[in-house]
Amino acid sequence: MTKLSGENLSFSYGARPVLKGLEFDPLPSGKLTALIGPNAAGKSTLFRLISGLAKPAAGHVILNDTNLASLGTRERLKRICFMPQYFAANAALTVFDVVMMAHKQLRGWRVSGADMAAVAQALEEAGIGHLSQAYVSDLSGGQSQMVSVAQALIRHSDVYLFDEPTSALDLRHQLEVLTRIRATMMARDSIGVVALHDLNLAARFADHLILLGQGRILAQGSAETVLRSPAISETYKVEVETSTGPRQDLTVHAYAS
Ligand SMILES: Nc1ncnc2c1ncn2[C@@H]1O[C@H](COP(=O)(O)OP(=O)(O)OP(=O)(O)O)[C@@H](O)[C@H]1O
Repeated sequence: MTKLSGENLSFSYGARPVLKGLEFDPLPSGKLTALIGPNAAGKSTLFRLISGLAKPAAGHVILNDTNLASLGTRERLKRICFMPQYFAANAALTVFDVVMMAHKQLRGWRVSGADMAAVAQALEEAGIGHLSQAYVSDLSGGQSQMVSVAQALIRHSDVYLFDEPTSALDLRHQLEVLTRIRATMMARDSIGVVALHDLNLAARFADHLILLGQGRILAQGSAETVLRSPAISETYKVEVETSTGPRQDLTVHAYAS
C-alpha cells in the first residue's frame, strides 16, 4: 500500500506565509481524500508543493519512505499526477490530441495503434468521445474540465491531485466525474486527493477529509469527524448544521452568521 504524508511543510509567496508547518497524516492508497478549506487557504499551493511545482521553505512530502525532494523531475512527474484548477485551452489542438499528449508525456512520442485505442477508450469512459475531434479552444468550461480529468486518468501514477475538478460541472457530471475518479483510485490502488468547495460532495465521495485553514491542517479524518467538527464553522465563518440525508449520507447546511 502506498502512503503519502506531509511533515512540517511551510511555504511563503514573497514575505507572505501561506502554509505554516503543515502536517498531514499518511493518506492511504485505493481511497479518495477531499482537501477542503476556504478561498485562499492554500489548497492549490499544497498541491504545487506535493507535485514539485513549488519548493517548500521547510518540511517534506514523503511517499512511502521516499522524500519527494530527492526525486528527479521525470520520476516525480511519473509518480505524481497534478490536474491544476485552470485549463489552458488556446492551442489549435483537438481533444484527442491533448489526451494523447498526456498519455505519451513520459513514454516517448511514437504513437502506436494501442495508444490510439487507449485514448479513444479514455474519451469514451470520460463521456467525451463525441468531442474527440473538437478543438480545445471551442469547448465549454465544463467540457474543458472533463478533458482535464481524462488527461489525468489516462496516466498511471501513484498519486493523483485534482484541483476542484467539478467546479464547472453540472449536477450529473459532478457525480459521474467523482464516481469515476474514486473507482479509478480503488482499481489502481492509487492515492487520490481532490480539492473541493462543495462539502456535501466531499462527504459523499471522500473516504478521508483534510480541512485546511490559516496555513495549517485544522481537522483530518472521516467525514463524520471533520464535518461535525467546530473547526468547520470557525474556518468558513458560517453557521453550520449537519444532518443525515435520506440515504444515510452526511449533509452540511450552511447559514450566514
Ligand atoms: N503565484 C502567487 N503569487 C503570490 N501569491 C499567491 C500566488 N498563488 C497564490 N497566492 C496566494 O496564496 C494564498 C493561497 O492561494 P491558493 O491558490 O493556494 O489558495 P486556495 O485554497 O487554492 O484558494 P481557492 O479555493 O480560492 O482556489 C492566497 O492568498 C493567494 O493570493
